[in-house]
Amino acid sequence: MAIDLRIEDVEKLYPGGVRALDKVSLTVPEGALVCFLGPSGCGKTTLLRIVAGLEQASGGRVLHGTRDISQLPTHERGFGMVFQSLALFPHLSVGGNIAYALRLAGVDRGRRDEKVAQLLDLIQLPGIADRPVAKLSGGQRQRVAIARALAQEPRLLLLDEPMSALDAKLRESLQVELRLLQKRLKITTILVTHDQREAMTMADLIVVMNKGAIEQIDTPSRIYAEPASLFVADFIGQTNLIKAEARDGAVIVEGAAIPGVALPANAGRDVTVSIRPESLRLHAATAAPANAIRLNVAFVRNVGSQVEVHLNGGDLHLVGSCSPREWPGFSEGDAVAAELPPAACRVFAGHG
Ligand SMILES: Nc1ncnc2c1ncn2[C@@H]1O[C@H](COP(=O)(O)OP(=O)(O)OP(=O)(O)O)[C@@H](O)[C@H]1O
Repeated sequence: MAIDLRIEDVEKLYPGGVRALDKVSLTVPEGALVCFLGPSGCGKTTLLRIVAGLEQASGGRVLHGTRDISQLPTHERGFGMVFQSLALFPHLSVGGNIAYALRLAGVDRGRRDEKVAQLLDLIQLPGIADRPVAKLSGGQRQRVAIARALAQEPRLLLLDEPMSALDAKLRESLQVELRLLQKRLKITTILVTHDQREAMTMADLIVVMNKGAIEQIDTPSRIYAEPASLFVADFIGQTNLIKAEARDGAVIVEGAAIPGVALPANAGRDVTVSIRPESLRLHAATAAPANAIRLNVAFVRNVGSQVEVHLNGGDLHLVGSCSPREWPGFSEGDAVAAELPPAACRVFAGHG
């Protein structure tokens, strides 16, 4: 039977009445990488600390396989952790840091050097066992921290913003490396991040959190294409949010009727349409289809790999994007029509 991690109705009330988690439930399937993603203060670190046993939940339970581990001390859980606050020992060498974890894991002294070398190979930093930790770059230090966590052959790897201190380029390459390593080792992993790009790059499943509750649990592609709430649509990637009206099964946006759009069950008259920039289709105003909004081109930004166009019309501001090859070549000030393909529109109740 698979040894999944199950979080059931977990609550956390901090002294002073802060409700950091409100009956949160989710499953981390064995071998998967699951990201807790959300804005600052949404409760993701608290949830990770409860899984690690560093924080006691106020209610609910955590199961590993069939075992209730809610009351189990941290060191008996057998989980590896890479937290920003759990830095490497600065007075030890790289090898010393990893060997320390091997000693805790009960590996014989005679086998530790060989194991250190294997772990350094794994993180693609061979031959640096004798180097002082102080002489490593930020990225190397994070990889060594990961090797140290893996030294204990953890049943679950818990990563709290492990790459947040690194510059953008290094962070991106380490994300890919870490994901490939995790897949190769099939090690069940939870990663906490507020960086949606990082979550999209690395996760099998993303748990989007907001104000102590889960908004959506899904694969990265479904979270992007089928956001379950206005919050998710806005938080993940770039989107246009357009105030609209639902009337007779159609959605009316700025006087243009968009038929055939799926309406949510709870939709009243006021709705909000979410459409991604790349889904807008631009036409010359003279060739506007019925389901299009008339706007003017305010600004065109060509960044080489992509053209981004900003469109204004009254109170409405929309952003469109396409590849340079598909760009129709409008200029600032041109009157255009932005077509909203029904299948690309997500509609949510209310005006947000
Ligand atoms: N020890 C504590 N005592 C009281 N309140 C706390 C404590 N730790 C966290 N909180 C509060 O609980 C809520 C959730 O905090 P948490 O650190 O889990 O959020 P987060 O999503 O990880 O945020 P960040 O991305 O900023 O780390 C916040 O409102 C925070 O202020």
